[in-house]
Amino acid sequence: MGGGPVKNILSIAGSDPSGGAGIQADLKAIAANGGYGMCVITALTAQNTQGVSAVQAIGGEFVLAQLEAISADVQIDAIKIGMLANAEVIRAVNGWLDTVDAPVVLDPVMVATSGDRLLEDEAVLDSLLDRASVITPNLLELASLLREPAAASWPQALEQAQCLAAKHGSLVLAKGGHLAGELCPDALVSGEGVLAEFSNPRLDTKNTHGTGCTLSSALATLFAASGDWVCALEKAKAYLFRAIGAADELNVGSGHGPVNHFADFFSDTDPMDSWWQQIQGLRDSIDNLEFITQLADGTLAETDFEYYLAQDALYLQRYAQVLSEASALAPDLEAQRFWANSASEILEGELQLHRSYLAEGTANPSAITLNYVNHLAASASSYAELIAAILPCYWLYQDIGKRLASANHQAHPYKQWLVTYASEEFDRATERAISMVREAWKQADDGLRERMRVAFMRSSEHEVAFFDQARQNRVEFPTV
Ligand SMILES: Nc1ncnc2c1ncn2[C@@H]1O[C@H](COP(=O)(O)OP(=O)(O)OP(=O)(O)O)[C@@H](O)[C@H]1O
Ligand SMILES: Cc1ncc(COP(=O)(O)O)c(N)n1
Repeated sequence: MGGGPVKNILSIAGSDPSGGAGIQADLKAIAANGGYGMCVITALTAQNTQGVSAVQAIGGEFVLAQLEAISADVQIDAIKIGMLANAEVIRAVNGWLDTVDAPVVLDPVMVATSGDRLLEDEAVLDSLLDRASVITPNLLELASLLREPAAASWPQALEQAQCLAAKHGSLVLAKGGHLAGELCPDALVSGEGVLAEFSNPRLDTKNTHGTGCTLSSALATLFAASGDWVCALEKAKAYLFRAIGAADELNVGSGHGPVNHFADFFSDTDPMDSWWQQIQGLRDSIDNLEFITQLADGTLAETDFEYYLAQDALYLQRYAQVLSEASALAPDLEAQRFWANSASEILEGELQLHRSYLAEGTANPSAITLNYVNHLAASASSYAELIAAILPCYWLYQDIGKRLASANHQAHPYKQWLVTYASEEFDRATERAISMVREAWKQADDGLRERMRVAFMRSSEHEVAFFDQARQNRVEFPTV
């Protein structure tokens, strides 16, 4: 995984016999992220995907006996705390924490997704908050810890998180999963403000039992390996997204089923489908850009179209060079040939089309164009990362091309442009580019897979800005 020795991660939490939340989820999430999982059980619950029918807390003395058995013998690299059931258990955990030195991720579990209580008295958690490195409350738990009404918006949640972080000298992971909206934002917040924010699209599934447990365990594990909370959160959130994305592949119970903790190892989900889902929000933004809606209905000002085309011509020239670099780095002859052909087709085909609309050599690259090509260049440290960065330019154009083509007609002012990206030839090239990236992903280790995903996401973000640039401040540079 991270390359270093396997880290020992301790979960102090309740048991969920249905395996989706509590220590069962924690142990799976720890293992899936490369850690060695241990657990001290604080309570037994009788629960399934529909709800909790009974809770039996473990006595404080026995909780302490379990904790001491571990710390007397095993190096603990990080601790995740979940359900604590009552004040007696909290006292036992708190006293023991004074004897160990390890980062603590505290998930202040109070009420299950099903609405059932998992902590007798919320106030008793206060004594533990100062000891946490990161507290990971959902919106209701955040409000409850502050004795305030629940945040109704994301900015309000961030404000509350900052307040809690300042009060306890810890970090707070604010989680927006309970807000309405297409995105699920999470932010790592200190007493000074937001350190980092990561969002993903809200996945359409009812199988989200144990997401909080899973995220906090993955976070503790990835922090133990990297020593960096922001980096650990980015990876933990991406891991959880894949696990939720593959949750419907499992068939566990009829209520809120568990997430698929080992999706990375056993899932049928195509990683390319998952990437495509992750840029759903960006794809929607492109569709809604005025530049695109006007391009479709033919009302786009010629000056805007020409500005875009001139920038695209500059971009494509550099893009063709990047494709040639991919060809040079390719692991086999087929891939080498594909990327070299693609470079040549751009120089012969697409750039030709641009020249038919444009006066020769008039434009300077804009800041937006330069940012995008610099990102491509910066992704050239490996073949896999480079082709992941290359892919959105194919895939997004193929996708938009289809919708624009249906708006095309004989008298459309941009007829020829609309035809290009909806051709069968372009479809075939896009499919091959996707399958090349998929192949490279299969060969890659976890770290490289994550860098590929990030390179793909960044290029997709650059695509949105690129389409929008005729409408923005046109900052240009005289030389490339
Ligand atoms: N439908 C979804 N699609 C994508 N991500 C989701 C979805 N539901 C929850 N998440 C993510 O799961 C994590 C846990 O979020 P949530 O705010 O639900 O916390 P929680 O209430 O503590 O979890 P739990 O449901 O286990 O109690 C967050 O990162 C959130 O963004
Ligand atoms: C033992 C235990 N710990 C935590 C949760 C919270 O998880 P969720 O909110 O997803 O039900 C749970 N249901 N059971």
